[in-house]
Order: sequence, then C-alpha cells, then structure tokens
Amino acid sequence: MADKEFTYSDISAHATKKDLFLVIHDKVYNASSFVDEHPGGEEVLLDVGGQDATEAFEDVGHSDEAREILEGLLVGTLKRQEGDPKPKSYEPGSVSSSDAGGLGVGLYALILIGGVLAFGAYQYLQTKQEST
Ligand code: HEM
Repeated sequence: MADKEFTYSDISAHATKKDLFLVIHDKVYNASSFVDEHPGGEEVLLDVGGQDATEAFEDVGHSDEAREILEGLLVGTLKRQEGDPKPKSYEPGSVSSSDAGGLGVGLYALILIGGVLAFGAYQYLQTKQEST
C-alpha cells in the first residue's frame, strides 16, 4: 500500500476530515486518524488537506516524534505530472543562513563602531593626561 503512486488530482479528492491526504516531501500521508490527536489542532491539517503541506509542516519545526508519527501514516508517493505545482523546495537552514549573513554585517559594524569609540576614549584620556 505504501508504494502506491498518487497524482495531485488523486490527492485533492481527499480533503475532508474523515479522508485527509497530505503531501510532505513528495510522500503521501493519510492524516485522517491523526486529525483529532494533532497537538497543533485539526484546523491546520484541514487547511492543507489534499495539498502539499511540506512548507507548513517544516515551518513549525516538528520534532522527530512527529516525523515518526508521519511515517506511520504513509500511504504512497507523489507522482508528478506536467502542469503540477512546482515542488516545494524547502531547504533547512536557508532562512537562518541569510539571517546569519545579516547578522555578520551587523557584527562588523558593531566592532567597527566599538573600535572607533575605544580609540576616541583613548585619545580623550591621553589629551586629558597631557594637560595635567
Ligand atoms: C500529518 C502531519 C503532521 C503530523 C504527524 C504532526 C504532528 C505533530 C506533533 C507530534 C506535534 C507536537 C510537537 C512536536 O512533536 O513537534 C505537532 C505540533 C504542531 N503542529 Fe503538527 N503535525 C503534522 C502536520 C502539521 C501541519 C501541516 C501543520 C501546519 C501548520 C502543523 C502545525 C503544528 C503546530 C502549530 C504545532 C504546535 C502546537 C503547539 O505546540 O501548540 N502540523 N504536530
């Protein structure tokens, strides 16, 4: 059963609480039995019912336990067809690495400003000492 192939149009027919398919990383999961137990609530699962939920799932940063539950719900794989939405290319860390870049520049600026201030303070103390 788990090696069955589904197209997006197959999956989109399973979008109700009692019959709920989700696509995560090109695998197809039947979340119907889990909807009531989901700690994040049933609404979010119903929102992505019959669709690609990769981004929604990964954005939350689900635990390994959540991923294990997911494996238990596996029913098959996604069969892409022409005209299907593009695969959701979720790259872990892509957001934080660009954040880190921003932080890097900020950090340099901070060190530079700190250096200038320290130099200024040093000069100030020097001239003060000379005048006494
Ligand atoms: C069948 C797929 C899913 C499974 C098996 C699943 C499982 C879980 C589990 C076990 C937790 C508890 C925390 C953890 O272990 O990470 C959780 C929390 C959560 N999930 Fe999911 N989840 C699924 C899909 C989704 C989707 C598509 C969303 C969409 C946004 C979502 C949103 C959340 C949120 C917001 C929480 C945090 C709840 C809280 O801590 O208050 N989940 N999920």
